[in-house]
Amino acid sequence: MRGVFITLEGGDGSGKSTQAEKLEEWLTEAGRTVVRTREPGGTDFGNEVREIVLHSRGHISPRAEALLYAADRAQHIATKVRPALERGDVVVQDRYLDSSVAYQGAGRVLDADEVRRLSLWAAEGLLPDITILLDLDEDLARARLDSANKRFDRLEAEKSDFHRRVRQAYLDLAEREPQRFLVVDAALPPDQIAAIVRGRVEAFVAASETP
Ligand SMILES: Nc1ncnc2c1ncn2[C@@H]1O[C@H](COP(=O)(O)OP(=O)(O)O)[C@@H](O)[C@H]1O
Ligand SMILES: Cc1cn([C@H]2C[C@H](O)[C@@H](COP(=O)(O)OP(=O)(O)O)O2)c(=O)[nH]c1=O
Repeated sequence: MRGVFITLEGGDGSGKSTQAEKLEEWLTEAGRTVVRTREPGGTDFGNEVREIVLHSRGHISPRAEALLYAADRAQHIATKVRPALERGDVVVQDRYLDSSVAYQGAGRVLDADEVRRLSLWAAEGLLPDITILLDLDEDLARARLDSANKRFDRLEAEKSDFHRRVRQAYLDLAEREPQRFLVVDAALPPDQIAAIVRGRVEAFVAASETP
């Protein structure tokens, strides 16, 4: 049996962690084995890369940044995600290759197709079954991050123009792959979003069980 690979995407503060937690809880209650994980991070090596890419004091060039995320991804997919899917688990993952296309492609203005190819190479071509895009107006996202009161990382500290490009890139990706993406209005209350996400996951599982 092959598992199910679900990724959550969206801007910083759009509610990905909140929804990943709810989804894990619901799937576990439904009897599935869930591996909840994230990028960057998710492995010991990945957490070391995370520290550099999010908190390094010096300048990191856009291509170096893209390669750091790709290195984290390669290790994560090879050692954690692929084995989990081969066991038949459900992987619920906070961010994946669409983050690189949106942040390094549109945000840092690298060639989006090249960034996607780099990510796919790193991940040996693995694409998610379902990608939930939590779409949120930038001012609302900023207000949430401000009220959470934590220190901004290198990407969060970018100007609003950067975050506007990231948001638009995500919406473009979703339009290009409507089968894989579900776009949800992230301004809705958390439980309402969770119900919409569950509906999509249930439909996928039902369809994949049909002989
Ligand atoms: N649907 C929602 N409506 C209002 N606030 C939310 C919602 N989802 C999450 N939050 C709050 O917004 C902040 C960021 O949420 P989080 O899940 O950490 O987002 P992300 O993982 O995308 O950065 C947290 O303080 C969280 O409690
Ligand atoms: C996975 C990934 C993340 N990122 C960025 C987006 C986030 O600002 C940052 C850290 O992600 P994350 O820990 O998910 O931050 P948040 O919970 O605030 O959304 O890394 C990229 O730029 N490219 C990538 O490929």
